[in-house]
Amino acid sequence: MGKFILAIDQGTTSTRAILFDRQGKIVHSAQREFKQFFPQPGWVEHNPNEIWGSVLSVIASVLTESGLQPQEIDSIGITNQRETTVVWDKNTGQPIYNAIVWQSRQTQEIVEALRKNEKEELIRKKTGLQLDPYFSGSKVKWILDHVEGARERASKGELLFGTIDSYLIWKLSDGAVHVTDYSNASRTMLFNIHELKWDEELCDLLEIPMEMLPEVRMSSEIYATTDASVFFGTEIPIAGAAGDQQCALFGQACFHEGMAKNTYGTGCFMLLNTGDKPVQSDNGLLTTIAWGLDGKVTYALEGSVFVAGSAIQWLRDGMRMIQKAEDSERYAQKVASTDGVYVVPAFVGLGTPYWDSDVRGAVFGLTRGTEKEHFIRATVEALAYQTKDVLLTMEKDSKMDIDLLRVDGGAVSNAFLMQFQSDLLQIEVEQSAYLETTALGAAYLAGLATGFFESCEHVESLWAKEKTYSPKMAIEKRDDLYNGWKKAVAAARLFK
Ligand SMILES: Nc1ncnc2c1ncn2[C@@H]1O[C@H](COP(=O)(O)OP(=O)(O)O)[C@@H](O)[C@H]1O
Ligand SMILES: O=P(O)(O)OC[C@H](O)CO
Repeated sequence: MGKFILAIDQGTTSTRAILFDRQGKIVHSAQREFKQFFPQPGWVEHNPNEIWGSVLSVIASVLTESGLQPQEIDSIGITNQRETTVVWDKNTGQPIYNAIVWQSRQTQEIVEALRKNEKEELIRKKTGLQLDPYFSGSKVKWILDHVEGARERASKGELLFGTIDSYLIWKLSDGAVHVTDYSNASRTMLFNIHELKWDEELCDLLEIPMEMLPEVRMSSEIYATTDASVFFGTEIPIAGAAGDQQCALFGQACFHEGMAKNTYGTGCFMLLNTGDKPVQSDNGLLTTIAWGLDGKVTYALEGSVFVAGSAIQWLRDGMRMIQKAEDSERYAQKVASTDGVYVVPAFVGLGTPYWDSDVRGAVFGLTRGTEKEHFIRATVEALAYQTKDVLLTMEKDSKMDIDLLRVDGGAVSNAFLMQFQSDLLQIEVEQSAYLETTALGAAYLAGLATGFFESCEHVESLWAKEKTYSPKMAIEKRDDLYNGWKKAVAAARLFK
């Protein structure tokens, strides 16, 4: 058995390869960014060949820089940007179109047609998802509609569809297996999360031949071994796969019903483990599959905030108010409050609980006394307000009290934000000692399949906390601040 697990974290803007040891500690890592294509306003695409190239390149970097031999790797775990859709030729391996990224709105028309035909409720019931261009189903249809002859080739079994996990496993195994895991399947809008199978009615509705869909497997099992000609001369088990937000839930060891994590990256994604029961939301949360493990599926409720860390990037690149994301903390702390300023960063609409794709960003409460510091502080605070919107919805729909939130992602290094978050939620916010919880989750899933990690209890014992933030703010003040936010969101939604 090798001494390390290699996790591949294929994200929206970059690909990372991280080697973990038996304690879950990072031994070595490499990262590579790739190109974003914006062919038209609101469209976002990636080149799948470039993604594959970035995967090979980061693997080569970790191996050469760490001086390790491929034989020292026990297994590979994959985690991925979710929903992003690739369709490729089964024989040549060539994608027939760019990957359509989760953020892309190019399938809005397809979605609107489904809404007009009153399919929203059917889709929500079967898949647990909101009818939105975010998910893969409409993206597959778009590719089949727009690439000449594609639908016919797909019906003949010549084309394959996959989310990025599926595509990478296919490439790493040199086309030996066409699989995905339950968590990724649950983001396609084609998968019945109750019956745990691809849904014929939904595939018919979107005119997607079922021949092109991958086989759905557990998130932790050996799918295939790497092909020696592709993978540095060695056959290594590919033993785990799950979507990145589900992997973060796993990496945070949120194994029990009622445990929740929030990841503060480009967006914010909060997931609550709901155990073996899918909880239907009436308020805009997604019901999703957290993972499939040991023959069983665990469900989660998910709340999505589309703009979080990217609002801080906007302060840096668009507003040019800060030079580095970290500066936002220093500026925010220079003032005692925002002086009544609210920034609603609805740059691409609002996700949970509003699902309003037409609303746009807005700023309220400006006075002659407003300074840059107030503006920056209000933008940072917006991450916490949006998270509170999500958490309240979760508590309502799950009928559970969330009294602890585990957090990860780039923006958790902002201590002001984390303290404000704890104040606003009036619960403890626990920062994990592990920075790369997403990749760690993928490593755990792979290692559990091969015996590298013994059990979930073993994994749980490895979880360590860096810091706990406890609420300090008076309840009345918190309520006043949050009421102001609700008014700001309501006002922003009037301006369309
Ligand atoms: N100190 C900070 N304060 C606020 N936001 C930050 C800070 N450091 C990083 N960020 C934000 O975190 C995001 C990067 O986090 P990361 O987890 O790497 O995101 P992703 O995986 O979505 O690319 C960026 O959007 C950045 O603006
Ligand atoms: O690649 P990230 O970290 O921005 O995550 C994207 C999510 O998986 C989208 O659902």
